[in-house]
Amino acid sequence: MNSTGKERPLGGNKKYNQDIAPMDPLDAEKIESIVNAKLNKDLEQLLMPKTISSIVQQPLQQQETQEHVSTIDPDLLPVNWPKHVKYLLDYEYHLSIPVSLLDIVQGRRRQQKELQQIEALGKDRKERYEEDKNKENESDDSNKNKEEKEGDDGPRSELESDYDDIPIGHAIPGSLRTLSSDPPPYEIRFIDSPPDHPVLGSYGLFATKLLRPGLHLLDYISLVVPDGYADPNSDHTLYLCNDLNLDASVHGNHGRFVNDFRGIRTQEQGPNVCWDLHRDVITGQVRMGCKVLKRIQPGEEILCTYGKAYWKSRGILVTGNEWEDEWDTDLDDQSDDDDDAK
Ligand SMILES: C[S@@+](CC[C@H](N)C(=O)[O-])C[C@H]1O[C@@H](n2cnc3c(N)ncnc32)[C@H](O)[C@@H]1O
Repeated sequence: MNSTGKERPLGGNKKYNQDIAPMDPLDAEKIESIVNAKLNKDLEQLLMPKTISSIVQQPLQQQETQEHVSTIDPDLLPVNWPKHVKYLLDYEYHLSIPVSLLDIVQGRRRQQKELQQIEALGKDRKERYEEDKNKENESDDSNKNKEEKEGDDGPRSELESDYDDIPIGHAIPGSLRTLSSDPPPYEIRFIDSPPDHPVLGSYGLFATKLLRPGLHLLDYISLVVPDGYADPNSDHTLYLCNDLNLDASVHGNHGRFVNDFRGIRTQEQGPNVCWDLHRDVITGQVRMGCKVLKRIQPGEEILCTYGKAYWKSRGILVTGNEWEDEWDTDLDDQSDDDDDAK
């Protein structure tokens, strides 16, 4: 629930936000007003009065975007991204829009295809998934040249008619840390075990190094979507503030792969990370950050709580309190210097 009494999907951990000051200690009200002033102004100027295709046609933005795209070294991008998900770039909001559009259209089609494939897998999910993947890789090689010329979905003119279906939104800048030459201390994995894992046959985010309590791990990068434009079927919507949501269903970063802890850790253990607004110390921008609550060992899954409302809206009643104080009791843990070597 939020202050307006409406149920929210997956949201920042309110209880946690109350107890722990954001990185740059501004009170919640001030953060909200800053976010609103900035985002609503941008939404008004950039999105609301315009159609998506008119934004695409703005030559300056396209040109600026192209420049930025070319500064990204493709080798620095995560190699194990599922095909249907695209990364967002770490630039001013409006610059990401034209880049996003083509990706959204293509990403959606890929996503639909992949979801159909996963659904068709039935019982022997894993085996058949891998078989299909191998076939896909083989045909990928032979189609590569063709795709490079046309994109996955044919010439661009064919895509234009799809623009009306694209949710209106814009990109919230993320963190260049995910694009730095140091590999991030986490990776996306396809979950194929244990057999009773509730998210089997889907993806999750896993630690590759020891993660200490209190660490700011990553930011949730996505489209910023006002209430009326949020996709009700999205499984990747996180409440930002007031009427704004972060929707990473098609366009997002590693943050969209963080699963809920239920069925994986006990209620007593709770989540090992939480979502919290913070102000980026370098850029000064307000972001939704993922913070480590409990020590996470390499190979362990990174898990948050989606909140009861998220599951209730899907017809699932979950027991236990919305937030347990014990969940962040490791926060002062700075010990074990030996672990630094890992
Ligand atoms: C934000 S996504 C998480 C990433 C997702 N596994 C993927 O591969 O895109 C949220 C969706 O993941 C699934 N999920 C996450 N945690 C779950 C859990 N503990 N039990 C069952 N399903 C879960 C649900 O389908 C949920 O709607």
